[in-house]
This record gives sequence, structure tokens and C-alpha cells, in this order.
Amino acid sequence: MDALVEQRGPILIVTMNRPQVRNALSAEMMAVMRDAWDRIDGDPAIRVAILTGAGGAFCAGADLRAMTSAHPGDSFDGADLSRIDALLKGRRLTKPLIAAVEGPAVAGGTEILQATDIRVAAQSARFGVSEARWGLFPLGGSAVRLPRQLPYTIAVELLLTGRHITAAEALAAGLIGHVVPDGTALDTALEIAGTIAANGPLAVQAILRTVRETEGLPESEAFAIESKIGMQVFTSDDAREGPRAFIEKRPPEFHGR
Ligand SMILES: C[C@H](/C=C/C(=O)SCCNC(=O)CCNC(=O)[C@H](O)C(C)(C)COP(=O)(O)OP(=O)(O)OC[C@H]1O[C@@H](n2cnc3c(N)ncnc32)[C@H](O)[C@@H]1OP(=O)(O)O)[C@H]1CC[C@H]2[C@@H]3CCC4=CC(=O)CC[C@]4(C)[C@H]3CC[C@]12C
Repeated sequence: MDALVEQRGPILIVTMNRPQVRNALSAEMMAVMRDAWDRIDGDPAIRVAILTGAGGAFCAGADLRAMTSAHPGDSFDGADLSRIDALLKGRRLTKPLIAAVEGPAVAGGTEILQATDIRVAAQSARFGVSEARWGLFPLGGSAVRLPRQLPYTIAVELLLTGRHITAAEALAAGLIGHVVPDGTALDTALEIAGTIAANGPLAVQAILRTVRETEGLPESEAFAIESKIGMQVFTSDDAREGPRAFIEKRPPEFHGR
């Protein structure tokens, strides 16, 4: 399979699996990813997701070899590419998504990275939005999202030059949050996922929903949304279980209600 899906308790791991081409995207891979996103959003037992790649790579973007025989541009007639589920463009998960990056995460690889919430990269990882190098356009959303996630001049330089940057440069720019020794990105992502999965699922999902739904809004509009979402969490059984567990000096048992 061009992508693998593995559940470890409350954590779902999605692995892009075409290592022979640095996990360049295929139609099959994107279909498995799209189904995995639906599974994550639909299953209350899944509290956190991780996206990673096989064979010491994250993702090399669109398959340039496939593009030479079947160019996406030939099938754009009437297509609406404002939403591409597989790349989480125009769609965000309701649960936290952690990226565990080893090796290259370039072009479509850096594009889908921008749809993740927490990002762990091995020290040899590389990033970049290479599409312009090949006369293509970063249709995975980077021309919109990257300037919202990075300082303007850094985002635009990466978009226009297509140059690759190291994990250290990506950390300094704020594209990723962690740089770890090669081969340990998934282990670190699993540790972070375990911490989040032990927290109140309603609180975690409400915080994520608030961050997404209030982005770019004036404070007064944003707080109107935030307060409604937040108050729902406070009326839950979990919101009573947490303080009780603290006083009784035991780990909380959250049931998402
Ligand atoms: C717009 C969206 C994204 C577009 C793109 O991503 S364009 C692709 C840009 N990719 C690159 O520039 C990376 C190229 N690769 C490299 O730079 C290097 O390989 C590396 C840095 C990744 C690794 O270097 P390395 O030295 O370790 O390894 P190498 O020796 O170079 O490579 C090893 C081996 O792998 C092969 N390889 C590497 N990368 C690729 C690649 N990208 N493609 C193919 N093969 C690759 C290399 O040749 C070597 O092989 P070997 O045989 O050993 O020589 C688009 C993303 C998805 C699109 C949507 C898809 C679905 C749709 C379908 C439609 O019909 C409508 C449109 C659409 C929605 C479509 C829209 C556009 C996208 C969103």
C-alpha cells in the first residue's frame, strides 16, 4: 500500500509509503490519506493522529515522473481545487495532527506539513516549496498558508526561490517546533501524542476548534466564538472529573462527555 494506517490505542499513525521515490504522492496514497482523515474525525476513540513517511523520507510532493505521462493540468477542466482533502487543504482535522519528519519534506511535503499542528523533524530533514522550480504552482495551499505561518519575507523567499532549508533553519523560522536526532522523530511524536491523548478530549478538541474558527478575526468576534465553545467544555462530565482526580491524587479518567 502507498500509505499505511496503524492504530495504537488513542493514536492513529498515517505513513506515506513509497520510499523508492521519497514518498512522492500517488492517487492511491492520497485516497488512503483521505480515508484516514475521515476515520480520525469519525472515531471518538482516536484522540491524536501522526503523519509520517517511510524509508527515512517524509514526502517529495507530486510524482514528477507520473506528471510527465499524465499531467494534472490536463484534468483541471472544471475542477475545484479550493479543497483537496488528502492534503488537508480547505479541510482541517478535528483532532490534533502531529508531523514526524525524517529526510526530505519538500514541495507537496512541505505543503501538507502546514496542515499539521505540531511538527517534529529529524536533524537531517529538509523542507521547501519547490513547485516554482519546475514551472508549477504550490496548489497544496502554501501561497496562502505559508505567509500566515512564517514571517512574510521568509515565506515569500521560500515560495519564490523553491530552495530547500535544513531542519535547523526551519526551526529558526518557526516552520517546525522540534529538531531531534535522526531516526527518532516518530518516537518524539508518539511521546507528545501520548501526553495530549491523556488530556481531556473535549478540551483538546475545543481548543483546536477555537484556534481554527477564530483565526484572523477581530478579538470581539473571536471571543464570542471562543466563549461559546469553552463554556460547553465546562458543562461536561470530564470538567468535573479533572478537579476530582487532582484532589484524589490520581490520573483523571476522561470519557469525552
Ligand atoms: C501542487 C501540488 C504539489 C506539487 C509538487 O509537489 S511538484 C513536485 C515537486 N517535488 C520536488 O521538487 C522534489 C523532487 N525531488 C527532490 O528534490 C529530491 O529527490 C529529494 C530532495 C526529495 C530527495 O533527494 P535524494 O538525493 O535523497 O533522492 P533522489 O536521488 O533525488 O531521489 C531518489 C529517487 O526518488 C525519485 N524521486 C524523488 N522525488 C520525486 C518526485 N517528486 N517524483 C517522482 N520521483 C521522485 C528520484 O527520481 C529517484 O528515483 P531514481 O529512479 O532512483 O532516479 C500537487 C500535489 C498533489 C497534486 C494533486 C494530485 C491529485 C490531483 C489530480 C488531478 O488530476 C487534479 C489535480 C490534483 C488535485 C493535483 C493538483 C496538484 C497537487 C496538489
